[in-house]
Amino acid sequence: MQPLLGLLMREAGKSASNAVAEVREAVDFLRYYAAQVQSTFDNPTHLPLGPVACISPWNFPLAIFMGQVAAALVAGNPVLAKPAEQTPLIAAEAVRLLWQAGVPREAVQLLPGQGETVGARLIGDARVMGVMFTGSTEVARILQRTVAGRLDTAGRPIPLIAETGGQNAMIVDSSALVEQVVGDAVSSAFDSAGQRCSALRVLCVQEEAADRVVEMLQGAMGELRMGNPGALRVDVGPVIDAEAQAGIIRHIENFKAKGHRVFQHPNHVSAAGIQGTFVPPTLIELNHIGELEREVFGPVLHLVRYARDDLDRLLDQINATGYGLTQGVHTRIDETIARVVNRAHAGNVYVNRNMVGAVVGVQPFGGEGLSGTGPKAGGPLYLLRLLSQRPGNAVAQAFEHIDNVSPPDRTEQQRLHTRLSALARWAQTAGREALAATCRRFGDEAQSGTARLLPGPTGERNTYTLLPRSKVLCHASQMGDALTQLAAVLACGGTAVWPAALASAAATLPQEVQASIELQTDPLASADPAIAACLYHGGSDALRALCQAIAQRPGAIVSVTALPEGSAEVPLERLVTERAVSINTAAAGGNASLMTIG
Ligand SMILES: NC(=O)c1ccc[n+]([C@@H]2O[C@H](COP(=O)([O-])OP(=O)(O)OC[C@H]3O[C@@H](n4cnc5c(N)ncnc54)[C@H](O)[C@@H]3O)[C@@H](O)[C@H]2O)c1
Ligand SMILES: N[C@@H](CCC=O)C(=O)O
Repeated sequence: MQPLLGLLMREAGKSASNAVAEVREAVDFLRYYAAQVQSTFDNPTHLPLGPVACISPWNFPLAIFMGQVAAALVAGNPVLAKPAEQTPLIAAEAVRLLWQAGVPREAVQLLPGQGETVGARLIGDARVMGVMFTGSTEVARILQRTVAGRLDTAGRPIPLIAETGGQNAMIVDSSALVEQVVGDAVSSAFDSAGQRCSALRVLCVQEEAADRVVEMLQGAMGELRMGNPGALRVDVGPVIDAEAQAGIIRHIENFKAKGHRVFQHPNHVSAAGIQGTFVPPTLIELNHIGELEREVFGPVLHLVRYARDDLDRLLDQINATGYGLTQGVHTRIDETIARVVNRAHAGNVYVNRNMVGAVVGVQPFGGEGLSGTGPKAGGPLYLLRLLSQRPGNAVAQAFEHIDNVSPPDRTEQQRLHTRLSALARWAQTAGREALAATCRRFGDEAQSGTARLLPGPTGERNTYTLLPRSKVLCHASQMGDALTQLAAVLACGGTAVWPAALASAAATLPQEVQASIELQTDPLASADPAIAACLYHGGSDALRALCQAIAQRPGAIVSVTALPEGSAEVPLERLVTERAVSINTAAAGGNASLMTIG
């Protein structure tokens, strides 16, 4: 333990408590993935992808590095691991520990070096059959373009799991307890010197409460101790390097120059001259969230005031950033919690608590839109993406241990399935027996619309919900395949985007099914941000061209799921998005649910 802590603190600038938490998270990943494989995988039915490249960032140089490598390995893949150039030593120690534990040297190899050279060469190698990436949204796009069109031996696109940045907001209404808001905002924004993808970037406070929140926040910021993280008393260490420091300071100076109110506590301003790449914790007031053009990866919190009647508009503005990683809400009004949670386009939502420190298996972690492709790290679906073949019941198996403890809530799923039932009835009447059977099977297999309680500590309620990816681009040259794709989309509750050439075929379907089809003249040219998945039936040449065209679209990374003509083996989990909601049930002065015990 001590050598790992020492490396994390010396190489990555982690505080002692962050270093301990990081070792714990790495161990959690190892145990979680190993347990899943031991209980649900079988060598003859669960086949690996082949060589997998794991590219990780410096900000969780042990936990994320180990999480990626462990997942790829337990799924049976040899791993080529490229750590961030800033943190090769801790990665080397992690690999040494894996070898020491008996992992064959050939199965996990370390390739330290620069992203633009070693990383790019690795991703460009045609032998790599899967890519796991955690890092910036910009680099993820480069990787997507590099691998677009590379197919595995079965002619399917190789998987790219990309977990990227965020523009994370916390909404605070006037009913929230200010003391609690401030504690949670400070830890969310400034822990790890703000160098977490999950970190709070924009605190949105109802105007009636804003002055009081700002006053208390400024006081709390002054209590943070900035300095060498080798000292146990230190809360905020340096940022990773001089380049990062210069970029963050430039951002702060730009906003100062534009006349925005910028606060840094005098204690920190005087300490900023100490040797090292420090940036004082900073609060910048904005007029509007749209003033932020990109993620600022450091200890900078932005604050927006909003009018009570403008909450919906604010939620739209947050969603319009295109990112969807974490979102927080502080309120004592249940209707507001429901309104914010239901409209959030974020992978991890936190209620009346801080919004960092997701725990493996409790708050499976990962975003949507510009924040990542999924599946969530430390969640039940992650390992399945690292297989080239798995049995039809693999998704159900992945949920078995959770469902054995408490069955899922399927209320929303029943509502989602009404259109699938309409298609099944139409297929039966039209004599399309195979399609009707496929609809029934998809209806049984689909998990979209289910909600599950995950284990967690008393005082916290953690739910994991599967929701439809809203629009699915559908490509098929045969009508039978187009209808199979439609059944898959309806089973998950989404909308199928069909080329306008299929307008007359769509018109023969029942009205309620037609309501889930959107006809577009040139869907590939569309920049529609709601397009979040793609289904393809057909041969390799057209598939390569499709993947390359999709990789040129602006916005989020869209994965293509390809099947041979006539196949109805659609992996339905690719058409859903995962949402983890963590609620501090003790926030309003106690855990009321405990009163129901006994
Ligand atoms: N969503 C998540 O789970 C998550 C977790 C941690 C960090 N992040 C994000 O990571 C970013 C910070 O990390 P970073 O600065 O290390 O990110 P980065 O994108 O600069 O680098 C990440 C990795 O990619 C490599 N790389 C860079 N260019 C490459 C190229 N052309 N080809 C192949 N590899 C290349 C780097 O060497 C590094 O190993 C932030 O945006 C943060 O939000 C996301
Ligand atoms: N999983 C971490 C963030 C990882 C990205 O930096 C958290 O939840 O705080």
